[in-house]
Amino acid sequence: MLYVDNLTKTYNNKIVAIKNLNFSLGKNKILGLVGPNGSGKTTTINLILGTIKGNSGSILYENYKNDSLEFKKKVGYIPDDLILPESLTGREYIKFILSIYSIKKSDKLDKLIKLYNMQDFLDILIKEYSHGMKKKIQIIIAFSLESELLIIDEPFRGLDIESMIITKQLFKSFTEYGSILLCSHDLHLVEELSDEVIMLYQGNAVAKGTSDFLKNKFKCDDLEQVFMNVSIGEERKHEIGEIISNFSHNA
Ligand SMILES: Nc1ncnc2c1ncn2[C@@H]1O[C@H](COP(=O)(O)OP(=O)(O)OP(=O)(O)O)[C@@H](O)[C@H]1O
Repeated sequence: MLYVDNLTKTYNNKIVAIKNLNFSLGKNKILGLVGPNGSGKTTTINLILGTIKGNSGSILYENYKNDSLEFKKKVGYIPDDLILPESLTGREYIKFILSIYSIKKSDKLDKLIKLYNMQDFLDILIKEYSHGMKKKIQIIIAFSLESELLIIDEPFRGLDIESMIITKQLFKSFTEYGSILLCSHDLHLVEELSDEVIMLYQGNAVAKGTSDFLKNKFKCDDLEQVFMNVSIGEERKHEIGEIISNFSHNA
């Protein structure tokens, strides 16, 4: 179980990126973390991973603090930006990461390579990979490790349709023993995959609960409408409506 308690982060420029954030994520669950640009999602992920320090609050996985080795073994991360060592082949990079975690041979790895049809691309340099291939390598590595919780930022960006379908199935299968914090702007996928959702707006958790609870609460048909309700003011909604309804090629 991941516990995030009363987390606050103010950057040096005085921007309060996260205010008193509380949530927990239990085993076998997927929690969706969504919000507009600049709402604090990346800051939350970095705080959980311990790559930045908060002003207050605590983060625990089971009883482990996020600066402990146990935490780092149990909590994995797939970032959105794909900064990989371009001068290595896919195989060399996989081997390097697994060696950091002292994993010599992994049956899961072989299965994942086949699943994503990457066997023919492992011996070419990463600089020759497409965006989707880099994403697949990141996913293959993350699911090969012994992580119990995976924090995944925009997992589907750049993936082709087959890989998206596979990845959704993989997430569901992973939750038989682990849990996922899923950060995405794609609210349809978040609604489809998540057991619960947190919506951030200007660093505050403005909506929290299951998709059904949120749709009922805000009397909406889907999460996109809930998002429009909680993260966009009436004035902005009106402005968008005006621009769209009066939009023409001559405008
Ligand atoms: N290193 C930093 N120094 C100062 N301010 C920062 C820094 N990183 C983020 N911020 C600010 O903190 C706020 C939250 O940013 P954050 O990157 O967490 O948002 P986000 O929800 O991940 O956005 P996006 O959807 O665009 O990735 C924003 O106002 C941003 O400008």
